[in-house]
Amino acid sequence: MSQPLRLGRIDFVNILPVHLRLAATPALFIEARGVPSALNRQLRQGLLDVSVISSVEYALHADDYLLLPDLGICSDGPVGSVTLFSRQPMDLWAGRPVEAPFESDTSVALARVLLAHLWRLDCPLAPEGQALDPAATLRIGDRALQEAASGRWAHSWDMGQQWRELTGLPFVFAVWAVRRPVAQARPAEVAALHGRLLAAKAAGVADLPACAAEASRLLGGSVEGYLRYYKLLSYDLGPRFRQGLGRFFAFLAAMGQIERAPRLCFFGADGPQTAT
Ligand SMILES: C=C(O[C@@H]1C=C(C(=O)O)C=C[C@H]1O)C(=O)O
Repeated sequence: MSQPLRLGRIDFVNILPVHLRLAATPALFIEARGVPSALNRQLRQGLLDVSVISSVEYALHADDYLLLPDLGICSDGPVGSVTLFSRQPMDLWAGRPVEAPFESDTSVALARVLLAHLWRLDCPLAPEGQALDPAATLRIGDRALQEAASGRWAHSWDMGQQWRELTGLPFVFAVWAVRRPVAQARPAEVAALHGRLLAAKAAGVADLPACAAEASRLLGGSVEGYLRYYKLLSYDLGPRFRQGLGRFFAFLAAMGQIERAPRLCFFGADGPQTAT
């Protein structure tokens, strides 16, 4: 018997529609929780076998990964939990740093795209806590939801909405990936885990009130607020979302943030087939 697959899970409430109904199956997989930047590193280093990762992590290391079909964390317009906050309007920002959150890789890359191509500002991104007099602070996940609820920021920009203003397309913040050697060595188990994730997602998305109730229990805030939040998110990776992802990768390549825009290679289509 081989070891169970090690599955990464984002430690934010954004993941509940996929994970709330994922029954623990210790013989097949064990779950490890972390913030996206930590999961990215752990999958890259082989400490995880399958994980939700920042979409930019796939762009940086596509040769090491296969995407799991029909899974992603996406929005077509406002996302609700990836937000740039400031006390000042953008015309006072020139040359000043923007603080990047430690949990993120994709949203930091997206901020660079929007600064350069939508807002046309020369603000460098600085790691959290290291920016002197930051013009703005980027937050993702639970901390973005909490900052938005705090009411302490005079100005805020929803990054999903801003991306759609630039491109007219939806944005893919996160994808699920399997390490290629694991897909090669254990295709039946990966296919079984993929099936579990899809079934759990279908059940979770069909019961968003239960997800919203759990989010409210975990973070405080009204169930109705979380219900509105979950309706902004999509967990599928359909054609328009893949188009948005391709456009994002093209921007990153043009800006020199990645060497070239990778092809989207999927488990089952571009790699090991389900063993039957
Ligand atoms: C929608 C979100 O997208 C996230 C943003 C990520 C990133 O910036 O790297 C990674 C995974 C997602 O959790 C969120 O954090 O709420």
